[in-house]
Amino acid sequence: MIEVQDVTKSFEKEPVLNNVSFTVKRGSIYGLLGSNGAGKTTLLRTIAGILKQQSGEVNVLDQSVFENEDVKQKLIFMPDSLYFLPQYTARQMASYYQEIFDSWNEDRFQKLKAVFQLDENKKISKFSKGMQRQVAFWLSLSVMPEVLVLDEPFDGLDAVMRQKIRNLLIQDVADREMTILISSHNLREVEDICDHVGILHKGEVLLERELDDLKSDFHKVQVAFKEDNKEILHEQLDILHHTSRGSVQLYIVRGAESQVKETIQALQPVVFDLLPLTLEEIFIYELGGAGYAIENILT
Ligand SMILES: Nc1ncnc2c1ncn2[C@@H]1O[C@H](COP(=O)(O)OP(=O)(O)OP(=O)(O)O)[C@@H](O)[C@H]1O
Repeated sequence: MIEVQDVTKSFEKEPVLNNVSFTVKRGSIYGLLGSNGAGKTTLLRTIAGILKQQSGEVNVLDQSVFENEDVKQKLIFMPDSLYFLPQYTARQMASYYQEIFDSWNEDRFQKLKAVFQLDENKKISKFSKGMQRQVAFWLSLSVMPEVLVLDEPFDGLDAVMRQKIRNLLIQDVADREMTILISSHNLREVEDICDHVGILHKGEVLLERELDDLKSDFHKVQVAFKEDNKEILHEQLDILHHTSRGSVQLYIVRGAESQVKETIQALQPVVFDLLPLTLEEIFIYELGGAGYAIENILT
């Protein structure tokens, strides 16, 4: 489990993380979202014990993580820019990991060979970007970590491999309660795999929720009335966004589904559809509400 409490981090007096607090429970998959430069990588590197926060606490598996060898035995951090020892093959990297990590599982490494189907004796630097990402997963999962921290893990992977890796991660969470923290701009992947999400914006946690709970709180409403009810709707609903398409109005609304339905039905609409939002849409409207221009968001 990961506990971040009131963490503040600056680079040369420039604040990057500002009183960040959140918890990832054991056996949970947490998606950390955020705009470019929000501080996600800095937060992940702090959680991995690579950077030290100026104030606040970062505990992993109930211990302070910075310079803590015991925790680092059980935690794997996969950065967005991968690093392998120069000239090493996957087999040589595996032997290196075996030396470092007490929990290295050679049997797992052999079994995962069938999933990745990479030549373990080829120099990793000769592999493509996506294949290098596969090697990183191959090695990381063979360590059998208790905590896996992943920065843009799906970068460069094709759809089939993304699916295979997603299944492997879910299997480890189900079988042995591995805890995963993922930072990604790929919101569809996050939506498919995570049970909790947090949005980081300008070094602060804007929102943190269970994914199902979050999704049940946002709706896309298409509605038309005989009379103009726009003012009443704006008074009675928490409207995040509104556009008109002729006589049909499209609203993005926050609130309990039953309450939204009740409010609209009381006004006797002639057209009324209520649809869920994708995580990508929630992210856009939440950040839009925080003053972040919608067109800047998707990368
Ligand atoms: N080593 C460093 N020295 C100085 N400033 C840094 C350093 N690392 C990050 N920063 C700054 O901290 C801020 C947050 O960067 P970070 O990489 O954590 O953001 P991010 O949310 O991961 O962004 P992206 O989505 O673009 O990858 C940026 O303004 C960046 O310039």
